[in-house]
Amino acid sequence: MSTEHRTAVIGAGVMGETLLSGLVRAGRRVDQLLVGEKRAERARELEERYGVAVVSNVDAAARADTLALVVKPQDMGDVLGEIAGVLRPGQLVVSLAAGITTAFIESRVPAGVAVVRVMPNTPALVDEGMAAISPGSHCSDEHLAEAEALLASVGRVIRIPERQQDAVTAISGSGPAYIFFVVESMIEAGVHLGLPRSTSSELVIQTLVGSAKMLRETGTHPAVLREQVTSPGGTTASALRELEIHRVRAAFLAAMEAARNRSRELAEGQ
Ligand SMILES: NC(=O)C1=CN([C@@H]2O[C@H](COP(=O)(O)OP(=O)(O)OC[C@H]3O[C@@H](n4cnc5c(N)ncnc54)[C@H](O)[C@@H]3O)[C@@H](O)[C@H]2O)C=CC1
Ligand SMILES: O=C(O)[C@@H]1CCC=N1
Repeated sequence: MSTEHRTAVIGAGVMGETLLSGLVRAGRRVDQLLVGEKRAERARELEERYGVAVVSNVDAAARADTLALVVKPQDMGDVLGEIAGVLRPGQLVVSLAAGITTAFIESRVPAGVAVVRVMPNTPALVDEGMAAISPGSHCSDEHLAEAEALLASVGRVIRIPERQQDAVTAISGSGPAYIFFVVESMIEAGVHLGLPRSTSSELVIQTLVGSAKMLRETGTHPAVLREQVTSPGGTTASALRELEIHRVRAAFLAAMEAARNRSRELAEGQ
């Protein structure tokens, strides 16, 4: 990528700022970055925090080589309608929105504009993101590699067929929320058992980090790691029996099916 390559982030909410901050951490010069953000107060905040230029969406689209669209799925049609007139062949549009298909974007931008669909997640804020990318129908290998590099600056990236994007959204896109929910529940349980909140919080967070590291570094199946903790007739077996009685496994399946279905609905609402 040339040193004069310019990237614009349109929609600088939670995910947009996550990407922007990652690009800055990865060493992108702020004069190579542009932001399009509708809320004036938010725009000022980002200008102050990163020293980045916040411009109109049309300006961002006209001046950037790569555009990351990070608005809500419901706002994507409006944004594309606004910028389509200034987009030109050879530019890359990367959409991070749940449910929005590359076909939808391609039908609203000039021919020759490359489109890539991405499902990122918020751990990108600490460079531990998980992103899955899928090329649109007119996307060259170079453009796909460029989108991959954009997301690789904030974590891991895999390439997947677009038909898997709704499932990916349900697993890794929304995934951090499920993990935080489990963490929250365990901390509360510790408090119920009489532990100070700060102690409970430290115990749970380090247990999460340690368990995640074991999964990654040993490559051992989670069921095997779980069995290693579960002494016959012991405490863990008693706890796991309760999780089974309360159908936690079935609840996870139902939850992720609901997320996958919602992603499909967002696509249908385009
Ligand atoms: N938050 C998350 O964990 C993830 C979000 N995403 C996707 O990222 C996208 C954004 O989500 P969030 O950041 O959570 O939402 P958000 O509401 O925090 O951010 C959206 C931003 O877009 C701005 N915006 C709306 N219309 C605009 C327009 N016409 N021009 C310029 N800016 C405009 C809003 O002012 C807001 O700052 C969604 O499509 C979502 O599916 C994907 C994966 C994870
Ligand atoms: O909740 C949502 O719709 C977005 C997409 C994945 C995570 N957050």
